[in-house]
Amino acid sequence: MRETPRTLFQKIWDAHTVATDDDGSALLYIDRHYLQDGSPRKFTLLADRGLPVRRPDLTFAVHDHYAPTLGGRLADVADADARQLLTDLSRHARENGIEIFELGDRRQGIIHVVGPELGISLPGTTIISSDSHTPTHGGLGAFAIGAGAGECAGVLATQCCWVARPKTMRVTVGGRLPQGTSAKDLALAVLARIGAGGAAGHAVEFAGEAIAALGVSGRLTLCNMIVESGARTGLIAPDETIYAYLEGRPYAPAGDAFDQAVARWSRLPTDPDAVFDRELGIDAATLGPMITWGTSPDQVVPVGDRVPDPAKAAGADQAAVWRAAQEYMGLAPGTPLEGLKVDRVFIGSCTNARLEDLREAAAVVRGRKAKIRAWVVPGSTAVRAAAEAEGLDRVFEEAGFEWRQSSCSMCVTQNGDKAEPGERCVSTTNRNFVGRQGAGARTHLASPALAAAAAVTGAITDVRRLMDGAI
Ligand SMILES: CC(C)[C@H](C(=O)O)[C@@H](O)C(=O)O
Ligand code: SF4
Repeated sequence: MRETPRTLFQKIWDAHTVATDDDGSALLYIDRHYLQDGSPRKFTLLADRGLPVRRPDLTFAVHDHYAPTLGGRLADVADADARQLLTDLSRHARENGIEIFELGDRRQGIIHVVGPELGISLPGTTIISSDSHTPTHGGLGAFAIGAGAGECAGVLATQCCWVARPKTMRVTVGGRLPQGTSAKDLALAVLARIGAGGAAGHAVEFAGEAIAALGVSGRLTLCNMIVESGARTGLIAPDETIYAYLEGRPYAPAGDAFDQAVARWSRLPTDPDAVFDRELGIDAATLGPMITWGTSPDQVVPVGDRVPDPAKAAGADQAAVWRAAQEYMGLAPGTPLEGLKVDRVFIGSCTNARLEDLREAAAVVRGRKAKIRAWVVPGSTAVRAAAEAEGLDRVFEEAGFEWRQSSCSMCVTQNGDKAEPGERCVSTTNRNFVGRQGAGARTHLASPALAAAAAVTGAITDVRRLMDGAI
């Protein structure tokens, strides 16, 4: 009998199902559990019940949200509460035999950058963390989900988690991304298409020629941003690009075990006749650099467009949402985005602060000067070191950028890094919510190249003009 064709998601789901419920949810075995620095409650919940951590060897902790971008050591954390959170996480990790990548460790960084770069996140695995951007790791072909602190406490105790079965959606991206257009622009274009709640409850697989052509970094960016559509997760079938990336990484299987893993991983891609609940097609060749104008990541347009008119919104509710967003952003309908003056630029976060992102930005910055305050915050200490090894720090610093230590930093401001009220910031992060980068701060999400273009021109600029020498 021929087996029923299955999607990548379904194969991982089936292989990890310990028990099922009538509503289709499953108790999944969890292969990797990541602990970020913001929720010590999990350990309290465990201690209250007198339970040990079941698989400390599958659990990894980091200092990321509260990491300082100057100095980069625990002693450099100015806020006493933040210092306490970091200290507590390190203590809990040590007491429970969990590996921690803490401040001062060369493996420290944002967990969604560190997991892939150390080869801890692997194709075909289930990954959980109490952080909403955990789906990032799906770029390697994992089923990676964010969960609540309570659920994660359960994972600490049992290494399993009940998960409601997501619906499936495939986004097939044909063609090639044009010059000056990156995975971030594609992600924003997908959000423009499906909307902020548009993929709620779905496991979204990206497929097609443009996806196969993406490097690992771009795939992680895409799966990171799909969270903003409400998706349960994003994932991309592993291929030679992923195998080559993982080979030799510290925690990846080595030698024969690596070859055996590749043999297993190569059976993961979605079968040709597998059926998805929803399908969306996009032609990459029609895309260009994108920029958000509002306070939700799906309020986004091509950089050459104007702030939309609420009179043209789809109904009164959307019009009201647009008006509120435009008021917060200090933008009138019809204003061209290009040319809009910007106060600062932030290049960082688990969306866009890997080495490839910094290279993309540096290529635009090289030989130019920043006209406004601009920061580069590498996604991990290892990314920072690799960038320095190829001289990117000098490119940025000679242009007047601040070259800082790895942290979530101004993506969420939990470490105190923030923009001032009213400041307009072009940012390579994933959320432009009201107050996300500081009370009253106005965030425009964009690619690293476009953020770099904004820094050297002081305004929102179509980066392609800098690339073809028009500016
Ligand atoms: C602080 C943390 C829990 C939060 C998340 O869940 O994603 C943060 O990482 C974010 O990006 O908003
Ligand atoms: S960089 Fe931003 S999005 Fe990523 S984990 Fe940190 S706060 Fe969340």
